[in-house]
Amino acid sequence: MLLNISKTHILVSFVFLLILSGAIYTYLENITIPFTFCQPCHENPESVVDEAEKRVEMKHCPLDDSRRSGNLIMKAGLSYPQPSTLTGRTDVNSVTNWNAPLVWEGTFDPVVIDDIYSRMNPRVAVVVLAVGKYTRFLKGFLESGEKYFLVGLRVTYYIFTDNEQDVPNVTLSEGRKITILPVPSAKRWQDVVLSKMKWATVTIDKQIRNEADYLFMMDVDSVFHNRFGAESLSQMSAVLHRGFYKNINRDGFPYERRPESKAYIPAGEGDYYYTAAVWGGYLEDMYRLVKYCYEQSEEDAKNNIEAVWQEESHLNKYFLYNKPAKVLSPEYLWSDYDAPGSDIKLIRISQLVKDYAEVRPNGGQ
Ligand SMILES: CC(=O)N[C@H]1[C@@H](OP(=O)(O)OP(=O)(O)OC[C@H]2O[C@@H](n3ccc(=O)[nH]c3=O)[C@H](O)[C@@H]2O)O[C@H](CO)[C@H](O)[C@@H]1O
Ligand SMILES: [Mn+2]
Repeated sequence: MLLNISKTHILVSFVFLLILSGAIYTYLENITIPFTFCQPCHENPESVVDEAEKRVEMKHCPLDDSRRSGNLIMKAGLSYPQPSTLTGRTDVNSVTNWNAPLVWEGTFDPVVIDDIYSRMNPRVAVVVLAVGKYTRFLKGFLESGEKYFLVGLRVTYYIFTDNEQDVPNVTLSEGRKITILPVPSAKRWQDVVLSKMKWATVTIDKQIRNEADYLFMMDVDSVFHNRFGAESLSQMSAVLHRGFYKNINRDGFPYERRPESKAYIPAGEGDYYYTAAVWGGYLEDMYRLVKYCYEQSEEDAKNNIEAVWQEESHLNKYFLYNKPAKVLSPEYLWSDYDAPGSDIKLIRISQLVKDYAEVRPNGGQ
């Protein structure tokens, strides 16, 4: 009898434990780990340009679950207007021909976006250079960034400068910080813009990889004027250059047209012209891309050629054959030099008017 009771007990306990571990597993999978990023893939981080195929061969880390769209988890009971399948922006195109979102004001609901991304709680790195006289732009960039850039998320501004003394003391919100990294001064502005790719590559390897999930590259001569939120995040997000986003034939884009340069794009090819002043994505994807731009420009230098728009030319070649996952409208990088048309409902960042001859070490446009 005693033996029988014990056997029943053991059976009941076993079934109970089985159910309990199943429940814990489901709970952990759905609730506790909604978003973790793939760890750095050290096995084969090299990117190789396959000239015949015109694409960059990527040795990807296996995607983990967190990178799938199934992880766009929203809390129950959130209140927001019902989205329509029939109405939306009709004056602009909000999807590319490779089916990526093209983001404009009115194509997303910030309430939904913010709920999804605040629970992911990603760490975002911003790499910005302030070399020579460009430190003067830091105050406006950082202060306005604190008002509008990924508010509520964790952000670290990595400021590369040759003059640490001139980095202003700006009060940052909780979870946000500044890391200053010394770089040498330069004699040519072209060298500064190209060096962005080198410093970003080196510093991701040394430090940022352990500190961020996403990375943005940004120009410092910029001021945020409106929300630049989590709708901008994706595996790879590129911004349309304000000067070439409408009524321009692709052959009129300022791509590099000399076959001798690694950034060469032949006539008859091209989707859009993207700016190099704002772009971002998953840290490891950005790492491969900044490294690609760095290596391509080094190759060019060996062959005594510099791409017409430096890193922007290499970036445009890359994005032509390796399509970005999200394209951001010129709202995400406008310029005080230009008046926006009616399609630009708001400006999120604008580049400042500056006296090029005065601010750059070697003057000139
Ligand atoms: C809106 C746009 O498309 N901008 C591009 C255009 O920029 P811009 O004419 O706006 O170039 P820029 O003078 O702002 O230089 C780009 C960035 O490099 C840094 N910097 C530059 C010079 C210097 O002496 N010190 C310094 O710190 C700084 O972060 C600056 O914001 O052309 C550049 C060179 O090809 C880059 O492609 C820019 O991304
Ligand atoms: Mn600029």
